[in-house]
Amino acid sequence: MARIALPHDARAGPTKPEVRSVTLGKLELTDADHFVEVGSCTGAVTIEAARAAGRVTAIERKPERLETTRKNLAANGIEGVELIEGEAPDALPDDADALFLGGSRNYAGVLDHAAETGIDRVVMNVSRLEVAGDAVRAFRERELFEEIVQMQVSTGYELAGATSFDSDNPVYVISGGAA
Ligand SMILES: C[S@@+](CC[C@H](N)C(=O)[O-])C[C@H]1O[C@@H](n2cnc3c(N)ncnc32)[C@H](O)[C@@H]1O
Repeated sequence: MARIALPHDARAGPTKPEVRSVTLGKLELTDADHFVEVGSCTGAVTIEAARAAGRVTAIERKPERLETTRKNLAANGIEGVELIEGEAPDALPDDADALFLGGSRNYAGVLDHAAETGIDRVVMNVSRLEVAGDAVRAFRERELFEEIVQMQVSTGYELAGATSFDSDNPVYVISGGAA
């Protein structure tokens, strides 16, 4: 997947490139899909998803972060993404094929909506251990659970003529669907 530019920053995100790769892999987007992201923030996931999905909706509760999504989409030459300033589950469309929860606020209500609308694929990224456990339970209770992957990414850097590593915090990628 081609690299993306994120010239505009936000106080949260971006989802790291390696985590985006796994997340997008689990979402299996095609041009027949309507993809919805909850918590688009920098737009990093939205931008990559928009290269694969036929239709994309990005929801962000913080107006300044939605503006960052908009600017970063423009910086990557991406048009046609529907941007919604609002808080899921209230702002969620009913016709999504694939849903990504980058933000965990109200996630139980978001998963209720996903189950009620028969979502085909749903992925949620979580960094906090306790939230990950609760989220897996919430996926299972709604018969949405398929798997959880824990990712620990370390990136090499040059140190005294050799290679050492900087480690990111672990991320839990929970995925499944109503099908
Ligand atoms: C960790 S950031 C997401 C990072 C994003 N995927 C990226 O790559 O930049 C979480 C974002 O989700 C938003 N958020 C959390 N819960 C939300 C909800 N229920 N509805 C809309 N936005 C939400 C937060 O405001 C925040 O900007």
